[in-house]
Amino acid sequence: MSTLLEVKNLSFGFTKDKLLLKDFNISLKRGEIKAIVGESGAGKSTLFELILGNIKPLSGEIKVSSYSQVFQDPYSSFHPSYTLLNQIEDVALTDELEKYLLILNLEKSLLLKLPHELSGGQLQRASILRAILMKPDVLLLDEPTSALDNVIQLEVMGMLVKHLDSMAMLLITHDIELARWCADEIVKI
Ligand SMILES: Nc1ncnc2c1ncn2[C@@H]1O[C@H](COP(=O)(O)OP(=O)(O)OP(=O)(O)O)[C@@H](O)[C@H]1O
Repeated sequence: MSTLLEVKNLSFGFTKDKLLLKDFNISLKRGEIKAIVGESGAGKSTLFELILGNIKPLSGEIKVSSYSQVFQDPYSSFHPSYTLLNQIEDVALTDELEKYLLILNLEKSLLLKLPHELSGGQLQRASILRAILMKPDVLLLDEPTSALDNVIQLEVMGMLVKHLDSMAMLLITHDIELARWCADEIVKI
């Protein structure tokens, strides 16, 4: 099985006297899902920033194939002045788009709206839609279902688990039950 994400001996801190990550290791193979859990402020989102290359590690190595990400705040994923369709059509094939709209329980007409015209939960699902249509090797999910109620949350994660065995997923969540339910391994930071 090919390794799509490899993080080796990663250390990082915003200040030298307090390391958030110390010799941290994680790897993901195709089809694997790992959940990152930990207290607020432990460094979960910082790990994603490091993987994305937005900040540089103090030491260690990060290798990642193509990726797309779903943020905690879906409003930050979309440009406020363009319709959702404008922002996803370049990555979408029609029949695939229809399939995922159905699975994510999103009305097609919503795509003609501006981001602020959708509810937080609808926009969160639209942001998952856009991320998976990019067909990344690695999907980075930072609390991707926090704006959804429990039932829809499980439905959405279930859909991801069932349909996305061609990619690997790294999921940040506060919800230990959700992590146990969908992840192959739970990694505490
Ligand atoms: N740009 C920054 N400069 C300095 N400190 C930062 C910066 N970004 C985050 N931090 C600090 O680093 C720590 C880890 O933040 P991070 O957002 O990674 O935590 P988290 O585990 O994702 O938390 P939460 O579960 O609340 O989202 C926090 O103490 C935070 O205040």
